[in-house]
Amino acid sequence: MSNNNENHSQQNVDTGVSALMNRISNTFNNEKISAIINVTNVMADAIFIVNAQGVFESVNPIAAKYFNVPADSLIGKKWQYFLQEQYRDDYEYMFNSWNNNYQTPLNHGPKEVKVIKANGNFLDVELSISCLPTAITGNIPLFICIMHDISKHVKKYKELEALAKLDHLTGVANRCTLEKTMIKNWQECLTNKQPLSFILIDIDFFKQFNDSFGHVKGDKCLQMVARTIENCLPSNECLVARYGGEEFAVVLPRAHISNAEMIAKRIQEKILNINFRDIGLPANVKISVSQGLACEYGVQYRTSEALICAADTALYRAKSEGRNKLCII
Ligand SMILES: Nc1nc2c(ncn2[C@@H]2O[C@H](COP(=O)(O)OP(=O)(O)OP(=O)(O)O)[C@@H](O)[C@H]2O)c(=O)[nH]1
Repeated sequence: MSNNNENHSQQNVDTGVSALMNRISNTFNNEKISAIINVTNVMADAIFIVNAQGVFESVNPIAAKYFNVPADSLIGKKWQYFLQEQYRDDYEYMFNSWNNNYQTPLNHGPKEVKVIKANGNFLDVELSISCLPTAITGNIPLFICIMHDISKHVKKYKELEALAKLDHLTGVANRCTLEKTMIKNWQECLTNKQPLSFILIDIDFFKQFNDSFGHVKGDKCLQMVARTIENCLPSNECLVARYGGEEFAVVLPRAHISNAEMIAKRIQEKILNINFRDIGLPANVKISVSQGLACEYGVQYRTSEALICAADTALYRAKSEGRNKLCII
């Protein structure tokens, strides 16, 4: 890419007149192609034309803006090199196949790809490629490529995708993410014959907390509990999720029961030590949690649901045995 970029200068980006410069009209002197190019040069879409080798023959001003270089500096270069590496080979292959067999249709897209701008940044675009009719090109194989900037949509999509995975109040994973994570880890645990531990955590007497201090403080308490659990997890592959109202779940891939027990005890202790003065409550306000822990290692449970059920049974026992307790099944 550096070779392609060496003449690129952001300051020199030409969005107008030089875009009219193009090899096709000069080289082929074809009126029909010139007419097409003249049209593309005034269009609001990003359009460029490449030959059978994928070499830029014409670049309209909007396309030049997308690449962030003057249009004429692109002419004669291979357009594939202005794509993120992962897409480059696909298009190289596509053009090679077409060159080896002209019968192979080369109409393609629209497809999401990433274009490399002169400053090294990527631009998300939707790209379509169409073979110009030979009646127009006079048997010269030429391809018209149209790009749409979809970077705003991609950014928004990523934001929404991230939000859809999280619990809105606490910012930890939501139930849907938990289920997906469990399915994935369950498979890995069976395939690799590794342990998988699962903890269910329920805040004790949380109704009393809400009744005493109100739901707004209750919400803040849930957020603090979520952060506390999160901070007790040993690695990024572990997951904390909001399981229900005042219940949280922890997935511990590759954690044996003794390891998971240590983590659960740490969670217990850290939650007992949460300081609610930060949310304007008296220093003596304390909460505790009850926990149920189950671990799959070997073939104890037939499904991930069975593992969750076992942790739930252990949690029920912790509650019935007086709360502020960890039960292991
Ligand atoms: N503030 C707040 N409270 C919630 C939320 N979700 C559930 N709750 C409350 O959590 C409380 C759960 O009450 P219970 O199921 O009786 O449980 P508990 O009082 O913790 O009692 P034990 O679990 O038996 O120790 C209820 O008061 C719910 O209103 C929430 O998002 N915010």
